[in-house]
Amino acid sequence: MEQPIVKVEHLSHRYSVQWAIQDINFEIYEKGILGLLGSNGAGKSTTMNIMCGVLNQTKGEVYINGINFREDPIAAKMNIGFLPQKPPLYTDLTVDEYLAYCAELRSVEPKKIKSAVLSAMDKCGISHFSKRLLKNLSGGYQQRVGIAQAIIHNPKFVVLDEPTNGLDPNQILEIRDLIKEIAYDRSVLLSTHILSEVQATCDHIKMIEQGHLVFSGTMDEFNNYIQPQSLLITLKNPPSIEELQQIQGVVRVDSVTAKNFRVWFEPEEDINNRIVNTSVARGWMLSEITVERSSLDEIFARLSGKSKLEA
Ligand SMILES: Nc1ncnc2c1ncn2[C@@H]1O[C@H](COP(=O)(O)OP(=O)(O)OP(=O)(O)O)[C@@H](O)[C@H]1O
Repeated sequence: MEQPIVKVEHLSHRYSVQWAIQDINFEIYEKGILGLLGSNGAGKSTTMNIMCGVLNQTKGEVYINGINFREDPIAAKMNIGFLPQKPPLYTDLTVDEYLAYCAELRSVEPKKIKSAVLSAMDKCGISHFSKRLLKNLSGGYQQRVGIAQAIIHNPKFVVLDEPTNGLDPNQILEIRDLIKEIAYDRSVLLSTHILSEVQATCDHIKMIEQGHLVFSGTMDEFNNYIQPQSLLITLKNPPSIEELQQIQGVVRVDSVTAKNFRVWFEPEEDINNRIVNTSVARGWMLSEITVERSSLDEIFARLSGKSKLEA
């Protein structure tokens, strides 16, 4: 079987007496963007810091591209790029000086540094600012430089900690596009509090709450975590509420306006077809039917609650 890019086994960490994360297990095989979600203090930064070799775990193992971090941290780090929440920028350097310095720190061969810098600047759309001092760049461009330093050594796995924090709406869109581009040929782990960001960028989601992994799956699986239980329907020629309530599987019907109704149904029922067929048979003239899905906030809250129940 194919080797995972990242493998985390029974990962636990304790700061003095308190466990920050406990028995976290997952593997990442896919290229693309994986969102790491969790409330404040859930354990995201602890997990990311351990995965990037910034923090030494109390228990468990992290393998990057098959390399055990404890056994060979230098080789493991060659496969990782990291953009911490606060980009580590030396603002008195120009863009190309800074990136050349980062390439050196990342053990890029001296003769390949120039081409690595040119390629990272090109990917991140900052070539035209190569001679500009970092302190004279806007927040969005500084963030691009932060991303450029994370990919300067062409790692297989890139970790970005809240990369759009503090940016204006246009800059946020630009950085999201850039993240999608760099995730085309590598795995990117993105930590964020912003649920709309996850929805706009991520293919997979992991959620940590109170130090435990409470969800791991695709964006679609996350969206469908709470089974829909209501529909909104519009009937041009509506019957009485009692008649609607008699449809098999319907639990309750609320009138929203004279022609709009919210229909609550038993989970697992094929209610859509039943409503459409009954409407046609009885001449109710159904003009709209929409399943009401839970918002990301509701799903997030449900998963946070789950961790509290399990704690
Ligand atoms: N250096 C530290 N010493 C003691 N406790 C810490 C330390 N760093 C984090 N913690 C605690 O560990 C737990 C997990 O913190 P962590 O920073 O990993 O969470 P997080 O999900 O990244 O939160 P945020 O989104 O607020 O950054 C929290 O209870 C936090 O208070």
